[in-house]
Order: sequence, then C-alpha cells, then structure tokens
Amino acid sequence: MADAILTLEGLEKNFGALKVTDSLWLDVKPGELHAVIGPNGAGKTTLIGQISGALQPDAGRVLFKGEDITAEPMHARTQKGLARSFQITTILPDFTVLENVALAVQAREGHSFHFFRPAARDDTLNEPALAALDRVGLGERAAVRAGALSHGEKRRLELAIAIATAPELLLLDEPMAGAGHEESDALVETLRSLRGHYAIVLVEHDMRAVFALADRISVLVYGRVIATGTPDEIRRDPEVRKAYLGSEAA
Ligand SMILES: Nc1ncnc2c1ncn2[C@@H]1O[C@H](COP(=O)(O)OP(=O)(O)OP(=O)(O)O)[C@@H](O)[C@H]1O
Repeated sequence: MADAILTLEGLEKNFGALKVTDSLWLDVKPGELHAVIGPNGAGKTTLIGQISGALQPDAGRVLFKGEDITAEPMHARTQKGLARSFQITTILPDFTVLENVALAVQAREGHSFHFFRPAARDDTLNEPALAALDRVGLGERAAVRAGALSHGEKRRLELAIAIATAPELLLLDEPMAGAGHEESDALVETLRSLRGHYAIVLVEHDMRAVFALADRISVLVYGRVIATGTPDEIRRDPEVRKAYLGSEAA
C-alpha cells in the first residue's frame, strides 16, 4: 500500500517444524493505532520481534516508510523512527525516572553511555525527556527513583522511554499486562492521548482496551492474518468469531 508507514510482505518464520509466521501480509498507516490480536501462541510476539529487528524472518520483507529494512539490525531501525516499548526489566531502578528517559534521548542522538554523568545536567537531554514524561502523565514523578514506581507507573515509564526516541512507529507488546483494573483504565487514557501522534502497533490481550482504542484490528491465528478491519467489522466477522469460539472451546 502506497501510503503505509509499515508494510509486511509475505513474512514467514519457523521454529524447527513449527510455522509461527505464515505468509503474513499487513500494512499500518501513518498515525493509525493498529491492534494485533489472536489466541495464545498465535505468533503475536514473534511478529513484533520481526518488525523490531529482534528476529529475522525466514522469508518475506519488512518495509518501513517504503524502505526495505528486513536486514537492518534493531538499533538502525530505532534511528529510522521505529521504537519498541521495552519490558520493565530494562528500566534502571537506581536511576531517577528522568534519568531513565534522558538515557533514551541520548541513545537516539547516538552518544556513548560513558558521557551520561555530565550529560545528566544537560537540558538538551532533559527537556525532551521531561516532554516525554509529561506525555504519559509522569512529569510529577521525574525526580523519583525508578525502582520506587508502582507497576502501572513503570509501564508508563516504558512508554516514555519509547517516545523519547522520537519514533514515527511505536510497537507495544502487551502494555496492560499485570495492570489492575484502575491502572488499565488510566493506561487506556494515556494510549488514547498518544493515538494519532504516532503510528502504533498494539499487541494486547485486554479486549476492552483493544476495541476502545484501535482504528483497525488484525486477527492472527496460527501465524496468519485471518481478518483486518475496524473494531465493528472484526466484531461481526464470522471467521473471527469461529476462530475465537474454537480456541475457547478447546
Ligand atoms: N524462540 C523460540 N523457539 C521455539 N519456539 C518458539 C520460540 N518463540 C516462540 N515460540 C513458539 O512460537 C509460537 C508463537 O509464540 P508467540 O510468543 O509469538 O505467540 P503469542 O501469540 O505472542 O502468544 P501469547 O499470546 O501467549 O503471548 C508458540 O507456540 C511458542 O511456543
């Protein structure tokens, strides 16, 4: 598709005899929140890995802004504007919230980590870091040690770290995982506020969040996209209903 920011063309990925990505075609438009849903083991995380560059597909192409990035390593994709939200484990607990995000800004600008200490007072890093924190509602917590944040706040910090690399496309793998009901609601609001500013690929099990947020949804079953459409189209799709009923019955 000519106006897509991300196009996946016939991706294939096997783990031994297991076909985890099977002739997968998908496009994401600029500014679109595109959710990818599917039963456990459908290959969602494996797909995110191939988009971010953590995993190489066995066949097919990944196009970002029309450019073939299939062979590009992860850091090169980040430099081009593609960001994956990192897991909580990559947050540095002894650094402040602001320092965690400033590091991401610094990485985007290609500085070495060795220069971080003096750079911590550098407004060219702190200003964009604070802007990213404000964007996810963590501005007030900038001076707090990251290890002292609640679970939901850590998920927001991950988002801020991803945003700080000034991405055009954000890959979010289960941002609601482990969040309680209230935290989930707050995270949905944060994601809603990001919608339209970035193209977002969202893998998420929380269907309430997916159907509230997505512009389009792609349904993955056994590594294949069986349907793509608006939330209403997906809700009505007989194939999708069959796939979910099938997996629930099993
Ligand atoms: N590195 C690996 N080596 C072997 N098999 C793998 C590997 N990574 C994933 N798999 C298998 O590939 C299949 C798809 O896994 P994947 O994690 O992508 O699914 P998913 O849709 O994200 O699942 P979930 O919803 O449970 O997170 C699963 O059967 C999984 O066991």
